[in-house]
Amino acid sequence: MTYDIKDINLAPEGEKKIKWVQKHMPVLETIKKQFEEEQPFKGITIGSCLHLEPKTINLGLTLQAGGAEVVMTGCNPLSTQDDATAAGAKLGLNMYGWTGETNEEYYEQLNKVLDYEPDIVIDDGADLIFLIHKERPELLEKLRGGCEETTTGIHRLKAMYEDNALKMPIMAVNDSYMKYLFDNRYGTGQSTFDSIMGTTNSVIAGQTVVVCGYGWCGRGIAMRADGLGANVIVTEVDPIRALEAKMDGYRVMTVQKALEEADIVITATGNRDIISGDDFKHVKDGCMLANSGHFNVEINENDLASQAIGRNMLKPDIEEFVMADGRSIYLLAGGRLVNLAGQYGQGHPAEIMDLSFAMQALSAKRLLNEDMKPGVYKTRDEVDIEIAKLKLKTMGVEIDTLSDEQEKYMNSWDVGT
Ligand SMILES: NC(=O)c1ccc[n+]([C@@H]2O[C@H](COP(=O)([O-])OP(=O)(O)OC[C@H]3O[C@@H](n4cnc5c(N)ncnc54)[C@H](O)[C@@H]3O)[C@@H](O)[C@H]2O)c1
Ligand SMILES: O=c1[nH]cnc2c1ncn2[C@@H]1O[C@H](CO)[C@@H](O)[C@H]1O
Ligand SMILES: N[C@@H](CCS)C(=O)O
Repeated sequence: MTYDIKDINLAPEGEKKIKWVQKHMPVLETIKKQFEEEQPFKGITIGSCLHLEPKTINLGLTLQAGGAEVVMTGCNPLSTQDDATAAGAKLGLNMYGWTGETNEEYYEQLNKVLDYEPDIVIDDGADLIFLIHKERPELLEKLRGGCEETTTGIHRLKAMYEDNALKMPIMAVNDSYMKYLFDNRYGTGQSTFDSIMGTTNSVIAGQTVVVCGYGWCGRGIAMRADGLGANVIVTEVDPIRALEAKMDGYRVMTVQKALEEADIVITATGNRDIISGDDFKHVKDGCMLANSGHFNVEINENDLASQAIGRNMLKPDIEEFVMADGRSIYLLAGGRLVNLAGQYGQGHPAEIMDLSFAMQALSAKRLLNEDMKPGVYKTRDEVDIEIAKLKLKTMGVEIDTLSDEQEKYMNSWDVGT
């Protein structure tokens, strides 16, 4: 095993954290046991580019249990937990990256993963898959395919496919029910506030929280803001989702109007420049801006900086931008995923990543079992159902089954009033 990480001596701390999350990832643990027996990845190298923290290391250990040689790096220069990578290396995973990488270092580490000539890649945001196509196309010959973790990655890969540029099969893990219904909604909803509250030590009750984007993440963030006692405003560009937000009980308005009232703004659109240019003129004194969506482009930091007369780091993840008219605007975690990139960004709860990573593990196995052409593939509903059943079992939840008569009734068309 090889590694290029911050400090291997941090391993004991990381190992404790891995043990803790393993207790809360029962579905992945079940799959790990199955993999130990079946050895589906014997002789196979799996390279990943995912947020590197204890739950992700546990995914790496699951693939390793299935016989894979695993090599991992982070998918965000700020989200790596250095004790977790140290523990991963101690436990036999090839591990690259550290928190606080420069952009150049980030891509160096991605390239080191590719030096292992993986058979399968697991990506979050499609940086690794894009790098293969752009700079290392010779690797495509050996590659059996890739799995993509997040909405933005799927958008990029579908765009590549439309342009005839995608040269490998991709499992759209994000688009499975077990992923987006739980990870994007409950995961992002909770971890966004875990991190904002830890970072700022601010109250949420009574604050006006503006959520930009009412997709799966936005719905979760709005729901949790509401539960914490905030006044929630949603901004959208999609009329159907805007209507849904309205009927869910939130105020809906344009972003500039919303900014006039906002105490906290959270972007989760997968799009760029959600807060940019003149928008900053509408931001109230003391407002905090955070992003839980796409890279670090949803809040345009350059536009904010160009309108500021000063900037001060108040705490590691709170930067104050002082505007000419005396207002202070606070950017959290540098506008990168607030739930992962900051000091308090631990990512989603283990119980949630249990579902996402169960889907990753089973999708990687499918890439080996089937000879798939280049394209972006939906995961199978049977796999979603299997994971849901396993999860319910571990939660001690029993559900009913259809009787033969009910099954027949549901599938008939000739029974009316
Ligand atoms: N932080 C995390 O842990 C985490 C978890 C899952 C997904 N993500 C990322 O979050 C982003 C959103 O994911 P999702 O699954 O909710 O996507 P989604 O497609 O379900 O929702 C995005 C929503 O944003 C809206 N939108 C687009 N442009 C907008 C604009 N200019 N103003 C207002 N709304 C706009 C869209 O209409 C859509 O309703 C993606 O980048 C995804 O990769 C982050
Ligand atoms: O704690 C975590 N560990 C690993 N991945 C995570 C965690 N929390 C969220 N995501 C993943 O990050 C993607 C966006 O980049 C999301 O799709 C989510 O699945
Ligand atoms: N890996 C990327 C994807 C976010 S959508 C990031 O961390 O910014």
